[in-house]
Amino acid sequence: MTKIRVGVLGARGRVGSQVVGAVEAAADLDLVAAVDAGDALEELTAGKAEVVVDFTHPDVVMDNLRFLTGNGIHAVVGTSGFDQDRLDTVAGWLEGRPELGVLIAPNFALGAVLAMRFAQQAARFYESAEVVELHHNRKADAPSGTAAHTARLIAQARAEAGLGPGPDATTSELDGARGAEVDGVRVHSVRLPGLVAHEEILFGAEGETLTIRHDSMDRSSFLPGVLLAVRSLAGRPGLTVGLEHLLDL
Ligand SMILES: NC(=O)C1=CN([C@@H]2O[C@H](COP(=O)(O)OP(=O)(O)OC[C@H]3O[C@@H](n4cnc5c(N)ncnc54)[C@H](OP(=O)(O)O)[C@@H]3O)[C@@H](O)[C@H]2O)C=CC1
Ligand SMILES: O=C(O)C1=N[C@H](C(=O)O)C[C@H](O)C1
Repeated sequence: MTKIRVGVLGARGRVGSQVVGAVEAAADLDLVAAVDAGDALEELTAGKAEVVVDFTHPDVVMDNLRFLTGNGIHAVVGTSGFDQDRLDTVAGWLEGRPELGVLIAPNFALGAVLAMRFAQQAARFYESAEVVELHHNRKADAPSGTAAHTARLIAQARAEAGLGPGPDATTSELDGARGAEVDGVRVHSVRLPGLVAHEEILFGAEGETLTIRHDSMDRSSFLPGVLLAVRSLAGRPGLTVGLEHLLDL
């Protein structure tokens, strides 16, 4: 059996270290480089990595992707911090590289992907929607990439349904009390030790609410999605945003 040669960026991190273990345990994958802060990216080319998994930091992920696409290496990206500008930049780096694939997923946990899809479906039926994300207190960014992506999906579905802003009589508020706005959808971030990664999407209409909640209780929840992406990417050129495209949802 020819094994896929895999590199990991952020290899000593909370998620990256688990990805290293999962790749080592997979019979069809060969871990050829485990790179963390201070290590040279050239370890990936020296190890002839075909696919690299990136769980690093929003401040460094674009440099990593420039290096990977420039060296013809497929990338599976879990790192947060992607807005449309960044996605457009990555798409630009892939131009003229028809063989190369990059998958960027706001969340690799199956339930999180389903929650986003359900939220997208529910959005047009409710006057109001807000997102609450809850994470461990070591998380670098707020709101989470998943919450920002969820809010954008909700905003898009609301716009397509011709819905304006939800009713809200607030005229006086402490700064931040109503959360941040992503494409007009309120997003609230909670940070507590003991949490891993959690999201609630709340919808309201006259006389009822709907709450969609997902909980990652352990970072092992991300691994099946990451491995699926690693195995799929060679046959999937171009930029793919979201694991749902590999799940036939
Ligand atoms: N899409 C998804 O499903 C998920 C996404 N994430 C995202 O993944 C990212 C990482 O999360 P997490 O593992 O918790 O974070 P950690 O801080 O635990 O891990 C990141 C690791 O990357 C290292 N690092 C920093 N800069 C570089 C660099 N230039 N090259 C290589 N390694 C580097 C860090 O080193 P040092 O600490 O020394 O700086 C650290 O070891 C975050 O953006 C997070 O939001 C997390 C979980 C799931
Ligand atoms: O930092 C984390 O932990 C997570 N980050 C991702 C995000 O920002 O959405 C995915 C998941 O929520 C865990």
